[in-house]
Amino acid sequence: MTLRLTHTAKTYPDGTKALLPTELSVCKGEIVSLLGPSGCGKTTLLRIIAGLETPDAGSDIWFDDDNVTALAVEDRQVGMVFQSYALFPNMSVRANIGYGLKMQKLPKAEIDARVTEVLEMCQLQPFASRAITALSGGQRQRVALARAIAPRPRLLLLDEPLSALDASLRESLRDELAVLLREFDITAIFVTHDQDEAMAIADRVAVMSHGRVVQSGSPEELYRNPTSSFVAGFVGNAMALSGKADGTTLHLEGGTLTLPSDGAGQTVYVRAEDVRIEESGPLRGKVEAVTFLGTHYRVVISGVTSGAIASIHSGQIAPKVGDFVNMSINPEALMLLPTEADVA
Ligand SMILES: Nc1ncnc2c1ncn2[C@@H]1O[C@H](COP(=O)(O)OP(=O)(O)OP(=O)(O)O)[C@@H](O)[C@H]1O
Repeated sequence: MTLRLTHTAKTYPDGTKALLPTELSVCKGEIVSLLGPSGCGKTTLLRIIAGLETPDAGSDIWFDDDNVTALAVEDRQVGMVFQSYALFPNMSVRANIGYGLKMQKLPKAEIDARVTEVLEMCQLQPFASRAITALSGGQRQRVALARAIAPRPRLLLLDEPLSALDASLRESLRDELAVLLREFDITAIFVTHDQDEAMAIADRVAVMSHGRVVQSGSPEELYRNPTSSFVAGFVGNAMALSGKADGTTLHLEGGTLTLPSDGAGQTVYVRAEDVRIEESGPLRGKVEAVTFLGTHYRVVISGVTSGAIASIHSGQIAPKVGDFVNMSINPEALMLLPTEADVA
């Protein structure tokens, strides 16, 4: 199913403009993540699509060629998965998954067949007869996913489905979810404030800020070509290099850099993985902190720009706190963004 939102906005009764007029299209089978900080309007947008929230007048929501703007939630055929699972604790896994199908009054044989099918897809067969209370958080979330998918919804909506899980489980379930959603071949929208999660799961990420979609693109596009400082900072933690640009030369507190193009009126950003500690580098600064992260060290360095900058250092030996180090940054790794976009 193709989803299309035109001029869709939401003003809550107290006057809060949670969503400014938004255009969004999601292709058939596409997995789109709504990514943004707390309060930017992700959940509001998801709830409008589900039919749980009424949008402002002038908004239009299309499921293929059907205008569903005025359609009640139960008539939209959407599947939903929430952070809180929302499962029936006293029912078995099988009964939870079959619940929606029973409500649809499908014949028992068909319910059994469909439940067996999703149990298999979600690798839940061994737990089919267990009560929900006897499952781990990760297993419960898989049941929630299986239950949402069993009625074959037109659209699957997921609101921070992994937030309640601990870090390691979250990561493994994240990869599992990315595979499962593609196996289901369903159009899906996934809300998260975690950029790694959005990048791992989605085909396309719509980054939101203050009730607006500020940029939408593939994870690679957003990472490599952010169009605002907000996106550069939120996706991949780009750091601003505050200095004085003179044509293609950037003068910083700790040295000079060559820019890929004229830096007038632009703010220059760089990512920690592009700051290389090497003796011949043109920048110099003082090591303030060193953190060992298994595959690499994260080295925080002062004296290069007004704030500290970080370097991802993958060598076997890391510099020590208090050392002075030289650094280099390839001109291609520098991102120049209009300074006025800081307000995004
Ligand atoms: N019922 C409501 N009445 C008034 N304002 C609301 C209501 N629900 C949400 N808001 C406000 O609308 C804005 C967007 O909220 P929303 O829940 O959509 O954000 P979010 O991006 O999903 O945040 P989070 O990640 O914290 O869930 C926030 O400023 C929030 O306080």
